[in-house]
Amino acid sequence: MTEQPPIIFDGSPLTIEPIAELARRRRRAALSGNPDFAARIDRGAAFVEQLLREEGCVYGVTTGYGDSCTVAIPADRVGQLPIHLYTFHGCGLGDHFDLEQTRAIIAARLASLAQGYSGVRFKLLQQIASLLQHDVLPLIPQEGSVGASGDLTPLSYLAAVLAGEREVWYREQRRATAEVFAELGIDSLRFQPKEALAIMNGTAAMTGLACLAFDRARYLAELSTRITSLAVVALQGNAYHFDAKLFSLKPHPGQMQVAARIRADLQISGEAPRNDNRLQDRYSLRCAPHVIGALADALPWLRQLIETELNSANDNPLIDADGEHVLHGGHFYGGHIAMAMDTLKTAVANLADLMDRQLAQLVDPKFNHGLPANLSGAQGDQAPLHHGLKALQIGVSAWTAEALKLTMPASVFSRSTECHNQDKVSMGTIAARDCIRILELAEQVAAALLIAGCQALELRGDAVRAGPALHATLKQVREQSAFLSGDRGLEPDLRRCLESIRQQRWQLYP
Ligand SMILES: N[C@@H](Cc1ccc(O)cc1)C(=O)O
Repeated sequence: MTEQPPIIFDGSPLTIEPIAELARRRRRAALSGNPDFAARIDRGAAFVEQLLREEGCVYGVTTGYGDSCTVAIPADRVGQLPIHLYTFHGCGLGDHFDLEQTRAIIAARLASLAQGYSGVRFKLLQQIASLLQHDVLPLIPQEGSVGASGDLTPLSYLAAVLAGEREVWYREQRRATAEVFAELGIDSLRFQPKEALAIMNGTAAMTGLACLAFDRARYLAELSTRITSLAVVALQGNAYHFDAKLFSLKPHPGQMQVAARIRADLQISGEAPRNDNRLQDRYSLRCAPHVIGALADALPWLRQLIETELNSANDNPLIDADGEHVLHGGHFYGGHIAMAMDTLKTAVANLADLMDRQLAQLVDPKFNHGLPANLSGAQGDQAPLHHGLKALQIGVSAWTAEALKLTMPASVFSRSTECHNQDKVSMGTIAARDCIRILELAEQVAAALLIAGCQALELRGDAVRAGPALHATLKQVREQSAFLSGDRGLEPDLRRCLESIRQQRWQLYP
């Protein structure tokens, strides 16, 4: 881990990037030690206690949950209620969130509780922070949240682990939480009445995923811009499709930025010719700034949705200790994240489709302006045996189709559940999971296009004239994947490129 300052959780606004850095273990998490902050958090828990003493009845503390809120819990059993909450929600299924995703989810919950409106003790925040600090990560099954009563079931796994139960990943091993806590000298928490609900009744699973998805999509937009530049050179495309004046006449800022980046890659600085006699290229080249730009222009809006959610008290009921109010509402509803993820996944799938069309031009001698079929680099009398990138294109077609298929909006599949208490739900967690999957597939497509684009550039013999940016990309790809002079299985090359993409190893644009 590099020594950057830790990310401080103190209730002040966090942005997406630190959450992504924390998830990748590039930065550490630290809970503010400021006594005023700790006192402010503790006041919430104290107010819940006071209410219990003075009024005897608080929703979710002395009552059943959700539709069961009319069931009163006898005073001597109130202490057991939080244990029941995470226990009966222990019914998640599917694959577990990966380590990166789990860190982002925990960080998102900590950010929300640090707002100070959840009626929990500072001690609870310390316990969550210590999971991040020791990298003790709950095994959280991905399926079972409708994303509106909060991510109740996924977050029950966080609650259970804080209480010393269920299982964690620790140092790449799956182990019983109690055993790892004993080894690290961490005491299991005994929850106070509102605490399990406060951990579970929010949008942290989808919000953590949304932070990661945003970060990956932003990088993919840059990568597909660079790939477009490679394709333009390799296909001898018309560089003036990206002319500055042209783009000033339809001035979507993100789209203009994509065109400017392609111009810089292609080293186009002069004016367009008076009346270009070049043909107009197919749309997957000519309209690339319009496709990538639609995503780029959505990013500021998506950022606002995700960061507002991240820095919010997404819980219920909210405990306003200073104003002495218990505020009942529906802030566990992940409608904004659902909208953001349903939107982002469509934009990302469009990038996959764009790159798939660019590849279709590159490999096909009918369109590729004289390059060999399937970009085969084989020469001599063995050449007829070699099939170049034929299977890679088939793979890209499959990955793209799968990405496009997943773009069906999740939020419109709202359905009434929990005895009709939750009769409208966000499905934001499903949207976020689909978005992550679409990103995985689109990154695979991008890895293939990097290999194909570099192959085409070298076959064209233009590698040296390609300009410094494209040359740098060529060099970086060549560290992962050598020129294909004869058939070989490209899986290892693809996996290496993918890893570089996932790690955002290449700095693409200033
Ligand atoms: N999200 C519900 C609480 C709830 C908790 C657990 C459940 O199983 C159901 C509902 C609310 O705050 O109103």
